[in-house]
Amino acid sequence: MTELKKKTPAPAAAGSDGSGPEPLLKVDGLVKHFPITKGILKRKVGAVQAVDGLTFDVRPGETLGVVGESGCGKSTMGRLVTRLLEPTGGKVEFQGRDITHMSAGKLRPMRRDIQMIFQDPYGSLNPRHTVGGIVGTPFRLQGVKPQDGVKAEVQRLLELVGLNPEHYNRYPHEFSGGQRQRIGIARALALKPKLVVADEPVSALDVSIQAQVVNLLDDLQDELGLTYMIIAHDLSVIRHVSDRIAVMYLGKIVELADRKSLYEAPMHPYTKALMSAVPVPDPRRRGAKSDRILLKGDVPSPISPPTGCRFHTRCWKATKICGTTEPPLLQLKTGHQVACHHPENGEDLAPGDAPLVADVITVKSTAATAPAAEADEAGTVAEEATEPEASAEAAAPEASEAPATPEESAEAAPDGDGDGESGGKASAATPSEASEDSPKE
Ligand SMILES: Nc1ncnc2c1ncn2[C@@H]1O[C@H](COP(=O)(O)OP(=O)(O)OP(=O)(O)O)[C@@H](O)[C@H]1O
Repeated sequence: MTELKKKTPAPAAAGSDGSGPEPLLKVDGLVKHFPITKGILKRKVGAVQAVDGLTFDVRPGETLGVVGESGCGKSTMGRLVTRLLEPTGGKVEFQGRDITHMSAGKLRPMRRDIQMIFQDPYGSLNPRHTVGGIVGTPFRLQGVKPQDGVKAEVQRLLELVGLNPEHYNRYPHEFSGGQRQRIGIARALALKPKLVVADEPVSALDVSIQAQVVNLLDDLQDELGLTYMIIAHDLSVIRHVSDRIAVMYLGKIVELADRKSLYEAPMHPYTKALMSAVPVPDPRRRGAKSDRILLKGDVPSPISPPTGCRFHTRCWKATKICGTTEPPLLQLKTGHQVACHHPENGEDLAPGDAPLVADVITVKSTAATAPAAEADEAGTVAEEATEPEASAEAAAPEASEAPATPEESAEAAPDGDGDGESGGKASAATPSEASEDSPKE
């Protein structure tokens, strides 16, 4: 199996206290509510609060990882910042320009600079187009004429992502999943974008191929000076690729910190619970006791999220204030923001408050002897969190803004390449042990 290489820290990310260079992307109070309608008059009866007030920025050259359970709004956030979706509220600025409600016409030239890589390497490539046609489409759509012609440039791109340039005339079905993802990456890089948003770029791939694609993304970042926003539910992938990490829960960022600080001393109880479920296949730690936090119950529905802190219904530290007052995302340490009244590894912000009866969690001390079994348990925790999608579907939310078919999504795709990016979901991959073997420091 290919090993993950060590990531070189992004120079821009060094000043994670906010003192770094001007952000490439600035997001302020971003909101996306999908309306739920009823009857032929499409009367609005509620809303899926998929993303609810996100504030963060992405600095040039860095990788911001976004992690959270299924249904917490990661993909919606990715589609909002690439303007595949129109925000309900808040502001998105790219290179200092407000693109929040920019028209399709005005967005067109900016599409070159912001590209998206989708999760599903099968559904995101049009099976009727050759690889040359797929990777070359952005040039045609944007009217860009490379110096040596489109074909030579496409072949250069194929080589750049580790594919044989002679396979220019082949069709997607003639490639493996990993190779197709490389085709998607080549297409995203065709116009030399500044920001690449990758939504679960490796989770549909075999574990043995994941490391190759992650390494490729790393190499391309170094070579081309790319800025990444990488969305994943797999903490070990996120740990490997990210300079800073945003942890999401039910449409909110609950913690935002640089990688080292987040992994060494997570401050939000939810982050701690997520991390405790990641297997650590380190023989030296066999037999050592580790606290396994098993979150019980489901993630509440984003249609009617809990009041106060959205995590309080599953939090073992919850007190009265957590049920009534939403904790703001505050910088409690240098470069480390957290939204919690009772943070871990930090000073309690509401000491002495009466505890809520939280019969929702077990904190078990377990001997870390069987990494494989641990991986299973980690999977259980993740599975428990798949409900909000189900409940949202049951309520028949209006999905009018989301691309429903590959063709529609191609229309809306930031690269506008007409290849039918569906952004389809594949089943969740288990945490990759490969990534844990050599976490990047
Ligand atoms: N077009 C849509 N219409 C209505 N609800 C939607 C739409 N897209 C997403 N949602 C809902 O918004 C919530 C967030 O979904 P989103 O796909 O952003 O989550 P996610 O964290 O990316 O999940 P996953 O990891 O499973 O992809 C979910 O409850 C989902 O059902």
